[in-house]
Amino acid sequence: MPKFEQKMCSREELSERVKLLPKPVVLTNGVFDLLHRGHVTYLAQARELGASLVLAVNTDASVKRLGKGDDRPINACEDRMAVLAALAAVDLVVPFDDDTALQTVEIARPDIYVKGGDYDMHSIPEGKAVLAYGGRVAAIEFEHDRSTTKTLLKMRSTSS
Ligand SMILES: Nc1ncnc2c1ncn2[C@@H]1O[C@H](COP(=O)(O)OP(=O)(O)OP(=O)(O)O)[C@@H](O)[C@H]1O
Ligand SMILES: O=P(O)(O)O[C@@H]1O[C@H]([C@H](O)CO)[C@@H](O)[C@H](O)[C@@H]1O
Repeated sequence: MPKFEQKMCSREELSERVKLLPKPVVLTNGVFDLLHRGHVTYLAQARELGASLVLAVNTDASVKRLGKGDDRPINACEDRMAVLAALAAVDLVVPFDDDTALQTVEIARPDIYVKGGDYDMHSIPEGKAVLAYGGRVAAIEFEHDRSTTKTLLKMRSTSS
């Protein structure tokens, strides 16, 4: 097993694994289906807000419920997690099967909770929970106009 795969953990291991990370711990979550420059810039910036970065990744079933499309995710959860674990910015990757990352946040209790600038940190459940226990939230502005959906549209228009 390559060393980076040691950064992948189960939900059951999460609380103990987070305790081993340098603080302040930053946590973010998402689908990260076809990894692009926007994602990696965002993850590097999230990591710089603290001393370690935990990444919670939607399971395939929870991606289906988000309604991104019948064929999504393109990449299975284990594969998305492994690609993300290989990034230097990422310290720990955990899957979550819920509609939001609220329960994951409650288990990990990060010092800082981060999402992209497309979210209102004060209205999403994860943001509200972290603020309620005295943690911090941050939204990172998009630096590159990229998305998995746009990449798929481009691939489909060139193949038809
Ligand atoms: N271009 C970008 N710049 C900065 N952050 C981004 C960018 N795209 C996505 N993010 C952030 O990365 C996280 C994961 O995003 P997600 O996987 O939904 O990206 P996406 O490529 O826009 O996906 P999709 O097109 O499937 O909706 C989210 O927190 C989101 O805010
Ligand atoms: O990759 P996405 O679509 O940005 O990730 C979603 O983020 C949602 C957000 O945290 C608001 O609750 C979350 O609920 C959803 O499960 C995806 O992780």
